[in-house]
Amino acid sequence: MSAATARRPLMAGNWKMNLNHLEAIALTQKLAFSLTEKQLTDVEVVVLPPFVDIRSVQTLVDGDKLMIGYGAQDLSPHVSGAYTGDISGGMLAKLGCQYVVVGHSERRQYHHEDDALVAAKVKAALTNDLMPILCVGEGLEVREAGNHVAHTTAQLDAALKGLKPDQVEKVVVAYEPIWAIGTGKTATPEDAQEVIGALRNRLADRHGNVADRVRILYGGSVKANNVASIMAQPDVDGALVGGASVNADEFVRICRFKEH
Ligand SMILES: O=C[C@H](O)COP(=O)(O)O
Repeated sequence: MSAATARRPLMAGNWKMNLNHLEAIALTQKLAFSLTEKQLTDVEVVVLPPFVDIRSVQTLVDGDKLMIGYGAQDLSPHVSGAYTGDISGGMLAKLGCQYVVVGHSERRQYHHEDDALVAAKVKAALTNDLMPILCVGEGLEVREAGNHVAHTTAQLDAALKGLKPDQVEKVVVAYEPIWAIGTGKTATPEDAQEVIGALRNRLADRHGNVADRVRILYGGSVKANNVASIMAQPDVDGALVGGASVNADEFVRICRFKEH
């Protein structure tokens, strides 16, 4: 199932723990300078800097009316209080963030985030009018056992449990096979389509027609030289890009995938 033409492609750059606020300004300026108004209309381009860079990116985007969106890499499930080191959805919304990554495999692995916490973070994002970029994906063992579709659809179900269709519509799903993240091993376009198609079918089963409007991204070693074949798949609506997103020239080429 697919109605890809109705879904605006989204290229989101997850900078992870890279670039200070001065480097963030330089990269954002270069993206805005290199991409034309038409390119930024055809494809939504979003940067996801570390928390400490967001104010600088906001100032630049607002001041120069840049057509680049931005968001954060994580949020607290709580509203406020004694949670040292955490950042709330309300704080991110106040900084003009539109998006927030939730459930990235690096958070699940290094910070032991489980499905219940990921679901709470999805709700916290939606409560604050932030669009969650919900990450799901299997490790190598799960893939080799042939359980990748069951694993990722279960993660999807857990994260979206209890949401109404109008809330599900605001969620962006990112399928990121863990074995392809930062490894240079990319899933084949067919691998990506298999899982992303299954995720869309699951959305349809559980949440109805909204499934055709939810954007589902692929992430994992996306580069300028492989993005076009991944984007050619009917259910793939964009990419969540890590390493290649902190290189302005490379990310610009990724955003121009239609011209490849
Ligand atoms: O969030 C992005 C993903 O983890 C992909 O990272 P990568 O492009 O460096 O493989």
